[in-house]
Amino acid sequence: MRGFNSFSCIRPGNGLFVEVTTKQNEIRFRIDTLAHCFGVSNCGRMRSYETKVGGTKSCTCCIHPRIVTLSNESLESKHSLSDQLHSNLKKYGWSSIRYDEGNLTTSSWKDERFVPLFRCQESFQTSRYSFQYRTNESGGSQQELKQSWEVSFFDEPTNSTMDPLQQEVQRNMVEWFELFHRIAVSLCRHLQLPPNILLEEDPQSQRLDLMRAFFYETAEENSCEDEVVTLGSNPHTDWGSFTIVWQDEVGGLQTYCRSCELWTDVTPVPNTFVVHCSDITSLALQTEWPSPLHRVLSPKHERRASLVYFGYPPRHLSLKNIAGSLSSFRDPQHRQSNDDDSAPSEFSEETLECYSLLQNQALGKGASSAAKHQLERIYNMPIQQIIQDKWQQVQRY
Ligand SMILES: O=C(O)CCC(=O)C(=O)O
Ligand SMILES: [Fe+2]
Repeated sequence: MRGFNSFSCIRPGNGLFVEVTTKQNEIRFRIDTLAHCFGVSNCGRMRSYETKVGGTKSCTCCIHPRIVTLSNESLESKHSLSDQLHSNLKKYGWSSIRYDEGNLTTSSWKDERFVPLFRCQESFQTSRYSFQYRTNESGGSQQELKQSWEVSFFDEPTNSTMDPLQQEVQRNMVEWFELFHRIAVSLCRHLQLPPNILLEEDPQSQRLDLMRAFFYETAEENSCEDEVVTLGSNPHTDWGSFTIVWQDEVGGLQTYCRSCELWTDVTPVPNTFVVHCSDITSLALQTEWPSPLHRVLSPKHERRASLVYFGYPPRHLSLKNIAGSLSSFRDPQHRQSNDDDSAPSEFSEETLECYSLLQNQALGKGASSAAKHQLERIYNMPIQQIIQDKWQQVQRY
């Protein structure tokens, strides 16, 4: 082929590509219909795309990020892992991780812990935590077929008593909540982020963090080839600092590759977790790490179990405080001027529209609520207030 350096056919992960290299650029054509002939599952239709490898719009779906093990051993010997984690988050906005604490195995969680958990369906509070049971909810246009338990902090005196089923909920949810918080703290250490900026690490302070256990109901006809799929979770980005997800072997979590315009499966791997960089971290890092758009397909045959931990920065900090701490941490020469309270103005409306944090989710899909204006409005607000306003926008029952 005249004008081209090389021409090859590759199949790096989910999909089949024809890769053409020229002197200036690398162009890939994705051939999804052929991918189906090879038994590769894909949710996109036939399309071609062009990408400059290494550019900001490079493909993020054709190769899955390498799994990184977070270990409590000396961090000095772990530089290569930390580099891999940085590189995954920078390129994909997410990474798969293993957490090296004791002999952590997650294979029994669904049968031994989820099933008893959902025998109880009545919300309750203790003097430290609130436990909420929900059936349906919607973060977008469609109702989501799932039940969930949520644990969050609560500090009002209460003298209610728990029945044995509620005691079981408390035991499981608090154990998971604290385990996932330790994973998130370990993640921040591996990323060499300053303490107490993206996560509340002071045990005396009340955290904004949440932990949710989901049971997704089946939708038998669900198929990726259909235009309309039944979703257990509508497409969204997470609002906080980091999200940590554990999913059972049923799968269904997908991330969106913006340059290929394709949904890609996040394939479950036993004893691993998925970390998402969420909106606050992404915005505070000047969008250097993307906040991945993701969704969950309803399972076809068997209920799907997942645990999702939503980490938040300390409640009194603002995006401006967090951005300032992260930039001076990365670049000690950097001094943020204290009298400039305005949000960074270099981001386009198109870039900022990708953040659920900056959309009014009460208005439904496609409604424009001027993301740039929203960033300016919230830039100096305490995170607690921003998140309280966001909860008003999503419907939960
Ligand atoms: O259940 C999952 O795997 C992810 C759910 C999710 O993205 C969310 O609740 O924000
Ligand atoms: Fe999410």
